[in-house]
Amino acid sequence: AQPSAPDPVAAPLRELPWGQLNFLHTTDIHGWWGGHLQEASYSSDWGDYISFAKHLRDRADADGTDLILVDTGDRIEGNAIYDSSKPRGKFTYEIAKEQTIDLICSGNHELYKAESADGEFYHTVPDFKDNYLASNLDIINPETGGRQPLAQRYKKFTTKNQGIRILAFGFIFDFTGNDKNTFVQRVEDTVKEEWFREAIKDKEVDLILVYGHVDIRSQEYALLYSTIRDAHWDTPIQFFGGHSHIRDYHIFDSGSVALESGRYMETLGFMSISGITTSRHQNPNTNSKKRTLQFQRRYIDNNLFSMHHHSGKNATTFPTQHGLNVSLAIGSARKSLSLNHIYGCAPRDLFVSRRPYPHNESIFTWLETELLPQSIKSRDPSKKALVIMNTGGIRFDVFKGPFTKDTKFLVSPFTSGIAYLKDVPYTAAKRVIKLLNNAGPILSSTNDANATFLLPPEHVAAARYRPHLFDSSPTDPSEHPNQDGMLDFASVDLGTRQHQGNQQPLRDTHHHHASTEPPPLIPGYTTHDDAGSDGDDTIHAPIQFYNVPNCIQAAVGFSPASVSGSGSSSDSAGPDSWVDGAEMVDGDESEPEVVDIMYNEFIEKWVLLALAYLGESYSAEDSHLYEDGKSFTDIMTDWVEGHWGVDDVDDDGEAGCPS
Ligand SMILES: Nc1ccn([C@@H]2O[C@H](COP(=O)(O)O)[C@@H](O)[C@H]2O)c(=O)n1
Repeated sequence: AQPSAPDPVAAPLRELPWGQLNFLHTTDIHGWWGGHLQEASYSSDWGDYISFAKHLRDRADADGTDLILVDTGDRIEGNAIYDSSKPRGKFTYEIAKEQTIDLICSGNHELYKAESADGEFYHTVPDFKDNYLASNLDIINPETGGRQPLAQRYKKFTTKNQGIRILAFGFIFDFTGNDKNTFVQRVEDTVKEEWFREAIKDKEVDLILVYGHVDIRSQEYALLYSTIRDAHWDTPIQFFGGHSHIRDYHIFDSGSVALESGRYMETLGFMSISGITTSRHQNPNTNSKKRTLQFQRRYIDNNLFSMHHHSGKNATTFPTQHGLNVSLAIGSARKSLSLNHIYGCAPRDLFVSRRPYPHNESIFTWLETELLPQSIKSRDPSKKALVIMNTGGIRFDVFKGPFTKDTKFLVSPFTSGIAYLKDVPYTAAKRVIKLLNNAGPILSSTNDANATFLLPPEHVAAARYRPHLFDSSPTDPSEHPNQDGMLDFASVDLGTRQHQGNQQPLRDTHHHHASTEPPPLIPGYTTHDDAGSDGDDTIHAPIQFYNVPNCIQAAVGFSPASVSGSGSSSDSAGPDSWVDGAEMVDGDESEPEVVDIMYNEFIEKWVLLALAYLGESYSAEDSHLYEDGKSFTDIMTDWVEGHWGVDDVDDDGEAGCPS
């Protein structure tokens, strides 16, 4: 772990259900190679993962089973170690390649920009050679200018100890936001291709493995499942997915399941399959390949307490020299990028989903009521503006205390600036936010335009496939009353962070085993999936997560009381109420005739669609860039320096902020 990472906390654990064939799965790492430095539950780094995998591989070799490591993409964007280096990714590829990943693919973040797709071409693909699969992804070769598969389409291999013959494919979902140098072929077209049809005709396989940067409940995986199952009625099919940033497990049938392993190095997914018939291990009782199969999953919290326990090691025996070297390399990259540099001290926690919106501790309320109106200036003092941001542009929480260079990129890694359209009739402009939030016929008519893409990934997943994942009910103050009759969030607080009340940091696993007192449950993930509620390795007290709107809006140049909010009601409003929008409040200043509409560049397509629906025709050519394209990330950091900045901070991340 990194030197400043909090010590892990003892907690009751479920064992790893080790089997004949075992997997470790990472996804959506988004550059969190250093682990979480403010959350004890996820405080292990990539070096620790290297040591952990080594111990599990040794175990497999010792008992004649197999272990396969899978990563399903989005390794980049979302952490200062990637986003603040010049060139971006300077350290990422070197760190990633230290782990022996047996099956790896691209996510959509690798493809948003031509440079990062080229980064895959020049670094990740050669680093992982035959282990990188690109079943539906092509790239323009930067050397020749010709189009070619980014990597091989599929592969067949035999596991080392069990001799299991595996046919593997590596997909990405039907992503359309990629730069011009890559081509994502829709899955429905890929399954019709000759090479795919030929590949799945192969009967000399014991297991088919489909991994990809694809939501496991998506149409893409449903189609791959049915197509493969049609060709293989009894071959086990294992899926690994990603993209939606959640822990999830889906059962297709008794011989086919899918695992998704969260985000940001919070989770190491573990999967095992037993009962696979191989040429070496014939099942004597049946001629079917799948009847005695047993699939089991576990979501491991990425911390040393879990890793020591599951590998049967302790603080002394766990770290390998290789793992320690990688941890050191991450530390020196962080130092060279000055990631502990403090811009200011956050006076309170600000959450993406762990508080309702609006709320004093909602990061979106902070943006809407403080940061945006106090940062964004209208073109001239007589002009008013409405500033719209998509909630998906904000990637992580702010914790009370030092707001560092690390925090800056964890919260807002993207380079997007603020675009604006001048002098839009106010009657239409004020309705855009409500249209974006409650969608409507245009915004949900195609996948491409679907406004749920404005949300953070976990919420996109909930909106599209898992309606019950987040709480949309109004908060009931009587549930956890404090003295003011307000919700007492201390009682549902994270607990996974460094400051964890009376939790005892754990330095030695044996210390915990000797104790007779069961430790109090730490709040954390309590996953409910198709196999039940026993998937998490760590038994946690639940945390409440709340719905957020697609977009929030701040009013610039209006008197504070004159605009009535973001139009973010979560009810399914009918056509008449889609267009209510942010209304002037009676008795305040008169409505302007025109305003500028300002928005995060990323959402331009949706803003233009909404305006068109409201009868105002604008195109991308009509938009201008605020302050020469200054990124929202920099706008936010300037605000933090101006409002939360303190004089006497040092750069080690400790001193300077009141506790
Ligand atoms: N420049 C960008 C890029 C992405 N977003 C938001 O992120 C979501 C996708 O995230 P994944 O990690 O799941 O790929 C996307 O839906 C947007 O909400 C953004 O705001 N700006």
